[in-house]
Amino acid sequence: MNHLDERYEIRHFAPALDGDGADAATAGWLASVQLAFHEKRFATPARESAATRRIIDDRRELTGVYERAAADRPVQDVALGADHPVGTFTSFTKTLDVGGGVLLDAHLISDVTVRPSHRRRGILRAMMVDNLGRAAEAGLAIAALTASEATIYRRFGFGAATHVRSVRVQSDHPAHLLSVPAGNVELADPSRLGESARRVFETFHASTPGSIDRHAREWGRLLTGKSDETEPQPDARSEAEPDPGLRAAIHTSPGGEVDGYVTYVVEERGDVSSLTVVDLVAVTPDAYLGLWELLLSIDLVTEVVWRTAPLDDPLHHALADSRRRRVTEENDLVWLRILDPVVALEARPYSVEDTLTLEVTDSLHLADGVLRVETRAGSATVTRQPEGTPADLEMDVAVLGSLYLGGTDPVTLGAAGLVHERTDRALLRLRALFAQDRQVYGITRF
Ligand SMILES: CC(=O)SCCNC(=O)CCNC(=O)[C@H](O)C(C)(C)COP(=O)(O)OP(=O)(O)OC[C@H]1O[C@@H](n2cnc3c(N)ncnc32)[C@H](O)[C@@H]1OP(=O)(O)O
Repeated sequence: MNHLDERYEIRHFAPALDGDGADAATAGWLASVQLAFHEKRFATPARESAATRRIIDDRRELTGVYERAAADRPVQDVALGADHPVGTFTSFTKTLDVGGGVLLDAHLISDVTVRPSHRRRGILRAMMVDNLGRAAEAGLAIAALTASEATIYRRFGFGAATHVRSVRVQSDHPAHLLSVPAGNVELADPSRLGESARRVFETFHASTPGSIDRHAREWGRLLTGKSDETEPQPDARSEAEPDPGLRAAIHTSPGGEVDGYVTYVVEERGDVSSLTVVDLVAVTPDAYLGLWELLLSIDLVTEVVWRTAPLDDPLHHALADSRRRRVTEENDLVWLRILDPVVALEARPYSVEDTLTLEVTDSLHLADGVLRVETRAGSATVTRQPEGTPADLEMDVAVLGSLYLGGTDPVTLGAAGLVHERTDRALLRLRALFAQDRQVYGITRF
């Protein structure tokens, strides 16, 4: 079922403020999201208006599904009000680095929820089909999301495209690095980090395939170490200040440029004193290793924990004792959904010249067809072929989403039975064609 029955109404609107807090539609929408994600209600109207301002800054479109009043379903006094949607969904545009410094507009989807009492009636499906269709009509070539569960979004054409690791590095005695990073590291005041942090991230974003630009809510969380659920502060000034436990350090290049920073908190858990990295962004290998060298030299800390490490982590090789660093989890981060394969494939760079024909199937019929991808001098010309044209490779659009950035190996997906090779060596040729100069990686959650 792609459409809602007459019992429900779907509404799209922009978030707005009203007096001290959000307007009624936005407040009801935010309350429904909090309910589904088991988050606390806003402690004060100031919190609600700050959260609203952030989603206004991101120019998000809010979607709500509302249950219509009906004579056979009398509304109880104690029930949630008519302003509280039973389904929520938001979308907004931010850039995705598709390689070679090319930043492509991506349609980001977030805050997807359906009230527990209304689940498994097709409300998510109706919101998703409506939203992806409108994004494609608006000319966006790629949609993206970060998923709460890995089993939900493949059916809508999303494939996991970037991955991160959670790492735990033992630091109860000084760690030795095998190389000496150039530059300088110093402790910094987190309340004054904002401008440098944004500049460093901007450079990281433009040089890291797979990176998605940060949004206002993410910056708020990372620069203050606070979420909307943190205990309210006594006045507006302390409300805007970073969490008192947040610490920061910066790395400067030998030329004096800030090229990396880290923010962190230290917490005691029984016998363990754990340093948790809140944000770590480095644009050079020296900055990355220099910041790690500092983190591992802080006294009275037994372990350093970070949940957004790259898959291929230079720290592992740089540590004299590489077994101090343990990978505790590996997770998908960004899922991509190709809406326009011609625009998407022509946007990214290629370092190999070849011609391959791909047949893509798509149950939502947004991106299906046979595509001839011809790469010359670093870029591709993609042309649609008549139906029935023999293809070198066949795949579902979700698989194309996983492969698109070059962060997932087509040979591995072939072995998993997800890409079908119709001509000899086509998987190896696709691997070479989609490979990027730099590791595919991203650190933005949304
Ligand atoms: C991008 C993000 O925001 S990620 C956050 C996702 N939200 C959450 O995790 C919050 C808690 N969960 C929820 O709010 C809801 O259960 C949702 C949004 C995940 C699903 O909403 P529903 O309205 O129940 O989904 P709907 O009935 O439209 O189902 C659509 C399809 O997804 C499948 N599906 C729904 N939920 C799940 C799930 N948790 N795991 C696997 N499959 C699922 C359904 O079986 C259905 O499959 P089909 O259409 O191929 O037959």
